[in-house]
Amino acid sequence: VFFHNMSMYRNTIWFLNGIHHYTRSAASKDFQPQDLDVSVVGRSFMITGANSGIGRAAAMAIAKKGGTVHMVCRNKDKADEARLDIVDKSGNTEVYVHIVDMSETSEVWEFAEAFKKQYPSLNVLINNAGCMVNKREENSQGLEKNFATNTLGVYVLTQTLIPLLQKSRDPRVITVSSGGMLVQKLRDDDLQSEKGDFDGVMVYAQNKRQQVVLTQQWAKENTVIHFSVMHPGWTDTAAVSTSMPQFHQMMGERLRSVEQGADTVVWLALSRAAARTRSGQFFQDRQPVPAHLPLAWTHSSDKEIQIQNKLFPFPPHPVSSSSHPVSSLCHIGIHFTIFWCPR
Ligand SMILES: NC(=O)c1ccc[n+]([C@@H]2O[C@H](COP(=O)([O-])OP(=O)(O)OC[C@H]3O[C@@H](n4cnc5c(N)ncnc54)[C@H](O)[C@@H]3O)[C@@H](O)[C@H]2O)c1
Repeated sequence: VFFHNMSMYRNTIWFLNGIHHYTRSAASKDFQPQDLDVSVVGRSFMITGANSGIGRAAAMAIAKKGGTVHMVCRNKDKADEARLDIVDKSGNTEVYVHIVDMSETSEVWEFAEAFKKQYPSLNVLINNAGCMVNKREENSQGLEKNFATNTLGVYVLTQTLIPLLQKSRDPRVITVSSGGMLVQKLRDDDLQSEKGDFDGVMVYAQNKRQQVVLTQQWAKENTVIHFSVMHPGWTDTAAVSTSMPQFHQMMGERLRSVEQGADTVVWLALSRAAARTRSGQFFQDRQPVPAHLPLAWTHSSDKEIQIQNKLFPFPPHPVSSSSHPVSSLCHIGIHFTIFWCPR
């Protein structure tokens, strides 16, 4: 009864909070316009899921400020179309497409390793690609799709690129999480969602909580890179209309535009003010905000976070580039071996 009531409490308070803070009318209130008055010519930005929604709006805004943009996308046609549009509207030709399926763990790792060899620096990584798959599906390595994309993909890409980011100037990592994570306490006992009924909304929210904890851990371990994680607000994108059609219809005009949704991503990526904030925080509308709802019992004890450390060891053991990627990945950690190796 306690857990049922707590879940109702979390969901209700979260929705009321959302109506107040996550809608179109709540966006862009007291921003300092000069914060984005910067030129980032010569700085490079990698954005996953950059061909649509929030990622595309962020890529456009960054290209307009002169940055080199690496779009990491799954679908070549959609990526090429978005690239042409960005080049056309920004007048910036330093926009590159990389085709990667972020749900395929070994593909992500291979891409990141190759990128590291090809490019001398990367200033900002924006982990934006995400999904809410409502039926349980697995990637080719037998890993649940939401977890593989939202948590493991983000983990593997970031962790592999950390050495490159570290040697670049003013390096930053921004992860697009979701306010939906506020209803979830970190869990690590069922990362593959094999127990009980499968609820895509809750699995997604759990993955988004995992991103917040990962960011906090990264910030503790690495003081050279500035890490942040954020909520874009409720934004009118393909992800929302396909994965949450009823919510999309109910919210209608109250949903934010993609530019509003991308605003905090762009601010975190470009502004000097963002770099001055403490690393590891959760942002909403250019402000660090609590990563927990009041009285919602979603805090984890240090002991529980240590369990997370075992799942995501920092830093990972060195991997040999000569061996097969999947078996190399298996060396990364004890628990990873269980979840990661093909079954
Ligand atoms: N729209 C909202 O209200 C909202 C709210 C909270 C969080 N978010 C988060 O914002 C991020 C962007 O989503 P959006 O709302 O712009 O939706 P979107 O559907 O427009 O964009 C999602 C992007 O991620 C890409 N992507 C998904 N799975 C991928 C994979 N396996 N490999 C490569 N790319 C993949 C998609 O192709 C797409 O480009 C997501 O992480 C989402 O969870 C959105």
